[in-house]
Amino acid sequence: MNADFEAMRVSQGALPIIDVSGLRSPDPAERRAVGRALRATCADKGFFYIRNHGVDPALQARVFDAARRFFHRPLEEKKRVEMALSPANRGYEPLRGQTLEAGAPPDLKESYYVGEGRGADDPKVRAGKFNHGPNQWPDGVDDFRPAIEAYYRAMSELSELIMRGLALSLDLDEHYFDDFCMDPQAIVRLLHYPPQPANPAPNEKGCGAHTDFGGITLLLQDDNPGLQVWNQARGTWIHADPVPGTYVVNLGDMIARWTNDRYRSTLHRVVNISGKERYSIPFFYSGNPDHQVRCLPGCLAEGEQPKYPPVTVEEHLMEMYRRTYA
Ligand SMILES: O=C(O)CCC(=O)C(=O)O
Ligand SMILES: [Fe+2]
Repeated sequence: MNADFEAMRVSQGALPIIDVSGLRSPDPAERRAVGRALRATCADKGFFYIRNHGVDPALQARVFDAARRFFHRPLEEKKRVEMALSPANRGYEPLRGQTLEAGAPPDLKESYYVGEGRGADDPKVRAGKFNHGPNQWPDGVDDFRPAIEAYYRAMSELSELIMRGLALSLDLDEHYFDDFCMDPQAIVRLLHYPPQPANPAPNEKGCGAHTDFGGITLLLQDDNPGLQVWNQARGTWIHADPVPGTYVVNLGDMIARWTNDRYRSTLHRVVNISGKERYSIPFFYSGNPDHQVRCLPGCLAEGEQPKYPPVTVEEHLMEMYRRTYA
């Protein structure tokens, strides 16, 4: 099985690396230039690397370090903060806790979910909003909470920047998505993949093939390869191997919906054939739960109909969780 996965290897060069520093420029022409670069890649696979993103490498290292120390703890301890105990789906998800690819065996990964922490008196928690509530924090894992909270803030800021770039890429006002970005739902997810076993069950993988549910995903990888992105045109998997100093960014299903599929939410999976423990940290930016996702201006040709009915972010996310958590 592992040999098959390896045989499908094609070069990682198929995914572009975009320098996003221009989005912070005071010069509108520089910001628009990044928008143009984004447009091409979003309409192709919706999967690309970004560099000069501005997130402090020391902060990234702190989060990886905290993740490693947490996942190394005994299972009984990790289970004290199990996601099953959280009405907001926060905390620890054991190995094989999710099946991202329908029909495949459960995923060979364990994970930890952190979002915006909200107390019982928060109006959105009182209103019963999906996935709103407090985080869970493990005892005795040094720097776990401070590192992840600081990272959450940095990634929220970067996500807002990328959303402004996406607005420009669609010839919309740079602030078109500001309402979507107000009081947003987002998740820092720590992931740990053990090495792919020598004799895996048929089709067993770190992450089954899936598209991401939400708006945008910004993925931080350690040094170990494993992420593969479907190349529809060739019928092969592109290996999105780690590139130092970058994030892999991919567009989720909501952006495909918004753009009537002009922008792509592409199938991807993880097969950890590195032989080592692999850690990764996706940041899922889903936006304001009450925001209506409907076909954007400029994404319909004359006579073309929207393929998807309008849906709120919250409705969309609920449906996607339902599909992957039995
Ligand atoms: O770990 C990775 O490289 C990708 C993870 C992923 O696709 C996901 O969590 O949605
Ligand atoms: Fe994903």
